[in-house]
Amino acid sequence: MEAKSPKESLTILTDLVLPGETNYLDNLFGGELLARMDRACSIAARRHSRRIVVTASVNHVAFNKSVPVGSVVTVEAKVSRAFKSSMEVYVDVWIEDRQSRHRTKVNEGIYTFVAVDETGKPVQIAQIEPETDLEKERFEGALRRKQLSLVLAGRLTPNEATELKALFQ
Ligand SMILES: CC(=O)SCCNC(=O)CCNC(=O)[C@H](O)C(C)(C)COP(=O)(O)OP(=O)(O)OC[C@H]1O[C@@H](n2cnc3c(N)ncnc32)[C@H](O)[C@@H]1OP(=O)(O)O
Repeated sequence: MEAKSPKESLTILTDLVLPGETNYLDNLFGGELLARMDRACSIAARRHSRRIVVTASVNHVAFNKSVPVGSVVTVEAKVSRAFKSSMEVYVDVWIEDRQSRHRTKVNEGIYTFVAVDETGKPVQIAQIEPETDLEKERFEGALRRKQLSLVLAGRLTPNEATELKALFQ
């Protein structure tokens, strides 16, 4: 299977924050943002693999800045690395200033998706060839994050997590 670049999976969702999607402080509710991120990542994973994909884990989410009601929120997702059937998808979240359209990054997340067949069985996918410096940095760290996610899920023993162990040696 021919390798693909991360940009082939790029998925951009832009939407408003409406009053029904906010918390008591009139900022975007965390769960609503997670759903938007999951949707964008799922489309990116599907674009990369051209398969049915399912969310296997949410490895990291950082709510760095609140997102006020009325904001225009842009969620950008790209596959950062592919393994056998699983993919790491990186998602960056931005809001834009109404006057200047200057963008501020408010959040980022890292999701794992698995490509499956019609019966839900994992299937092999194409590899990723990163191009930009940021894509290369995310690609390099992805195996370490996969191992951490598998250890936390009880699917890998800490002893088997070679990339994680290497951090402390
Ligand atoms: C509760 C929900 O509904 S969540 C919302 C939607 N998500 C779902 O419905 C997914 C439900 N889960 C599943 O269908 C299965 O557990 C799957 C498809 C994710 C994994 O299926 P399994 O039969 O366990 O397959 P297997 O052990 O071969 O894992 C498949 C791949 O997923 C990876 N994987 C599984 N769990 C994790 C995890 N927690 N973190 C990172 N990678 C994971 C494996 O490392 C493997 O990767 P590789 O093929 O690239 O090496």
